[in-house]
Amino acid sequence: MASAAAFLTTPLHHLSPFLTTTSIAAITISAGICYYLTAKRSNNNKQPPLPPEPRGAPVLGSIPMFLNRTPIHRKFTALSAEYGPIFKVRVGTKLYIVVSSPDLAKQVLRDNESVFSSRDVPLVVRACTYGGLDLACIPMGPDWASMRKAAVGKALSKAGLDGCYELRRREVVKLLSELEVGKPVGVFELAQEVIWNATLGMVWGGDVDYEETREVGNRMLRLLGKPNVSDVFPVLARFDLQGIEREGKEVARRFDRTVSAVIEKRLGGGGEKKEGDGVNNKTKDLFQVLLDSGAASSLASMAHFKALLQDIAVAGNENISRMIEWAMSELLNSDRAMKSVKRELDEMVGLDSLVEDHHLRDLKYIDAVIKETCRLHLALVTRTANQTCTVGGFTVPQGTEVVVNGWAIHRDPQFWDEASEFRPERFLDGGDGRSPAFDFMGGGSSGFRYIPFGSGRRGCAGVNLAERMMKYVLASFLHCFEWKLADGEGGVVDFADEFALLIKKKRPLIAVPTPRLLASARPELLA
Ligand code: HEM
Repeated sequence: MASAAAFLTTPLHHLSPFLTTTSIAAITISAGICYYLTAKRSNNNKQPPLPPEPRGAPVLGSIPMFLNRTPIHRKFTALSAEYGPIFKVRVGTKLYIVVSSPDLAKQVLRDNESVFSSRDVPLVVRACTYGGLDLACIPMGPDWASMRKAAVGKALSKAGLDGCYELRRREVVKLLSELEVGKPVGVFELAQEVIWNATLGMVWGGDVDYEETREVGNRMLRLLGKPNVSDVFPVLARFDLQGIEREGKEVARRFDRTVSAVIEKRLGGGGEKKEGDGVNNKTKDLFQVLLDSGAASSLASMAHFKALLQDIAVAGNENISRMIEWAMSELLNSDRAMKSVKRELDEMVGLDSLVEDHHLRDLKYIDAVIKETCRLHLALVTRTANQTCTVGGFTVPQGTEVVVNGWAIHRDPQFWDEASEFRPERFLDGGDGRSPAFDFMGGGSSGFRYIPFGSGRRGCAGVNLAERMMKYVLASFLHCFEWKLADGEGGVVDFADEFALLIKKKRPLIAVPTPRLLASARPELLA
């Protein structure tokens, strides 16, 4: 997911900007042929029927529904209210089946895990990830297994993440100390810079040019969120009409120069490790963990190693930063929840100290804030069927992209009390989230009504890191500073959202930080 994120969501959101009259005509023909062939095939084989389809123009089928700008997660949710928890939409030559209930999510992500074990890879993702070698693109098999083991079992294991705490702490404290108090700041931009530096610190110690890597990473993320007509009309792909693939290749080359330079330095320069490399007695960066544990040498090629490093460095950045912005928005909108957060920080950390890794396990309310934010603001998980199968009594033909609409499931009043309300308490003991058995991955007592990180063997490989980073950075923001909405925000948080790569706020949250810690705790921040 350099972008796992891009293909974990769906290229469907690419549609609306392209649907001109001419393209509608082209789609009409292919949709008509496609419909005829699929219907004929399913009749011949006496398979269960295909799922229902929203009524549209006679041959255009589902296409007109993409002509307005309603974000795709909301559109799908409205359609499931009308057509039921499983329905299909056709787009160009592609068939999408959308499921929106915990039971159907379980059928896709667990019961038929081997059928739904791959993903459709958009062209720009392929261009950015060594030809699609990263962990989220690569088909399940021995190469995927050794990458997954290196990531989850080594670099992102508890030991791996404990060992690089100092490296992320150093970056977070540095940026917070540089924050201009009393001035409005874009919370997403701030979070993104903090997450970039902390992640680059953890992965490569001090060995990369932060500015260059951040710029390349941000360009990559922007590209991944851009609609690409080539994905929707493969026949146009070789023209790369918008130049997205070309730009993807260019940023990929720049990223590769950075990774290659670190590899050359660590492996080519005699291999002597210095503190600047992110290695000392207590601290080891994740690059070095992968080398020293033998995980790097178990990978199929150097390109796989580079793609894995890219995964760890880039994959979670946008997701984590967006979640922090949403969490801050929810808290600025809820005095009650904000008071509970501050009370917990005062008791567990104290105003004379910075938040540290060892505090995190005691910050139960902030944990609940994060879980509740993920419930309300995460969206879609997509997988591709590698063979024809049955889900919910309907046929899912081979090659179909199945979209699990986590956004609808997370907000379904059948499964959640006051489903649209921000109520972190539901994730505390006794709440309807029934913590602590309730985990992030669909399991425990969740019964697939909570799947912000997907589920199963292809579930998020970075969940441990994501959880720690969201908690550490959010707690540090809230402990070090008091926050209020900037003037000009009208005194209320705007919760309008849109979908591009992820669910994002339509209007960025702009807030003003002022100091909160006692003077005795501030020297480190002020140093
Ligand atoms: C808030 C942060 C994050 C969210 C919400 C998130 C969400 C997801 C989701 C929904 C999936 C698809 C799961 C499925 O298909 O069942 C996924 C997969 C993945 N994520 Fe994350 N993720 C986050 C952070 C991260 C981080 C920090 C990393 C890397 C360190 C990461 C690496 C990956 C990878 C490599 C995959 C593909 C795994 C595979 O196919 O084997 N993610 N993530």
